[in-house]
Amino acid sequence: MDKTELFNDAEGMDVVGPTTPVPLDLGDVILKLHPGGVSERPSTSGWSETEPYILGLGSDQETNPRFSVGTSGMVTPGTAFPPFDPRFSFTSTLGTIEDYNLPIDKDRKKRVVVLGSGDFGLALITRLVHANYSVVVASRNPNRTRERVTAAGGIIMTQAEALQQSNLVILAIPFPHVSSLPLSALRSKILIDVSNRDPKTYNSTERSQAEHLQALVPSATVVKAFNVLSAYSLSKGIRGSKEVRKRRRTEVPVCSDDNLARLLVCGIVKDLGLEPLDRGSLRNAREVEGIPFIFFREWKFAFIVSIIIWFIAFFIILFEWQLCNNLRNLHKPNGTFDWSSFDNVAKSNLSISCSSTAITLLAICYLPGVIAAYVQLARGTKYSEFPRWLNRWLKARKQLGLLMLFNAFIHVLCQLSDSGGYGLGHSSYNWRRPTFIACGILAFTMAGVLGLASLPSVGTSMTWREFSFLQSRLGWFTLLLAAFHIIFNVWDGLVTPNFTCYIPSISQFVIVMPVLTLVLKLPLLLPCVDNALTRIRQGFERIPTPPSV
Ligand SMILES: NC(=O)C1=CN([C@@H]2O[C@H](COP(=O)(O)OP(=O)(O)OC[C@H]3O[C@@H](n4cnc5c(N)ncnc54)[C@H](OP(=O)(O)O)[C@@H]3O)[C@@H](O)[C@H]2O)C=CC1
Ligand SMILES: [Fe+3]
Repeated sequence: MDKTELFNDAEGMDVVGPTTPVPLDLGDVILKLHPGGVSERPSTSGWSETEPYILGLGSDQETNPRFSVGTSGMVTPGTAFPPFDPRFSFTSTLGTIEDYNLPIDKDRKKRVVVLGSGDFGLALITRLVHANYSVVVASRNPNRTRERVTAAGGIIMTQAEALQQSNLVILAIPFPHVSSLPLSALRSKILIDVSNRDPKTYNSTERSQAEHLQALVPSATVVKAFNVLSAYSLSKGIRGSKEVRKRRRTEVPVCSDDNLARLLVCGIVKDLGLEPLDRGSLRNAREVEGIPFIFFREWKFAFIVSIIIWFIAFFIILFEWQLCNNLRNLHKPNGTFDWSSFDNVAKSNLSISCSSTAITLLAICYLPGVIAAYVQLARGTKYSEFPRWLNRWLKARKQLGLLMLFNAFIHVLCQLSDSGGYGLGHSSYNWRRPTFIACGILAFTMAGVLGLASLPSVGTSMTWREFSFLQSRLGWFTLLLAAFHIIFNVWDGLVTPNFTCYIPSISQFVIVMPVLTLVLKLPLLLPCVDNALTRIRQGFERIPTPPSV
């Protein structure tokens, strides 16, 4: 049967969106979907793209065709593809992976060449071998690095010998040395350029190194990938359980002017346990080569959130403790501005601003997980994508947590530096004082343990159960203790609100997020709700996705 007919007869298909591009495999047939068809599709989320879609068809297509959407489509992973619409037509068959002659070893391992045996080359070899690839390493001097390459699982050869072994070559050498390579041996190959630029001369409007490489070897197909990783993260990332690795997936932008080569490399990225991000044409390598220079990229969101919270808390405290009474006094006859109320701004205001930020951030770490649980319960599936804002929030939890710890640490230091800060100098007995101090100390210690567990070297040494116990159970307990730390400290202020300054007190502001998060969590603990959520997370769907044909 003609393959186009097979597609047209299909009733439904599983769609894998661009955030998880198609792991193409040997035997896959690549077809091009008519662009007109896409634009005519009723507006389901993400079907706004008018670009042609590339679909991969698994090698066992007669019994179980594997439909997947690649390129720049915006289809949500796991979304059911609607019944196949005959208006869609395939304009052409682009070819098969075999057209690129990617050789496979006797034991069915895909063979790639890594050019260069430096830090990054070795990290790539380790990771590729771990993913069951056969890796041939091209070196100027095989004897010098044979031992290290063999230990990593690669086979070392001279550049001339190695370049005959596969049509897929990863160039892991500093870019300035590319011109010294035997360029004729790179002709017609897929060249993966991993190189990074010199931060001093980087300019996003200039031609990228990948484009320069393409110009140097016009008959080759250049793909930019892997440059956003470090040798350290690449070699260390293979540790830990499957779940731990899944959680820590790093996005790897991939760009090339050749759709097929791009999809092929996306598949390799996925094989290595990383998250491919299809970035389209090779021109986009100009931006991709700039990504490693972005300062604290993953921290931006969490940092902005914590700064905003800190300043809000600081100004509320400033108004409450320093400005409010002074402003009231000024209205009275002979009223003066009492500057002595500012004596303690540097310490007390700093301490309470940091504690307010810490507890709000702790609640903010756990709130998105609760919202995500409600979204999954409402939709009855775990396969539909969360809204973008929620995804971003979920991804920022680690950074939010570490900034929480930073603020809590400053608060504790400020309080300890003042003998009366935690009432250590008080002789009068009040059961709430020792209780609130105990809650604070325990919450801070547990927050420290959570922070430690979020370090990759510690996290990957734990099993999935250990990690989820710490981050979930211990995290919630920390939030509860932190909430008690406030409640026991300012009980009177919470029970009998003091609105003398026309705004609630700082403790009333601060308690809102933890209480809201804890209250929203409670229904999720009910056995019937918990069971329903567990089933959804195990893959159960209330409205099952139409099966693949
Ligand atoms: N290190 C990292 O964390 C990252 C590196 N990259 C990129 O990966 C590439 C390799 O980086 P890295 O491994 O750190 O670099 P290294 O300096 O550690 O290694 C470079 C390797 O290139 C090979 N090479 C081939 N031709 C030459 C030549 N003419 N002069 C010098 N070396 C040559 C050498 O291997 P041999 O002697 O076997 O021929 C050498 O070991 C670079 O483009 C870099 O930008 C990208 C992301 C992160
Ligand atoms: Fe405190």
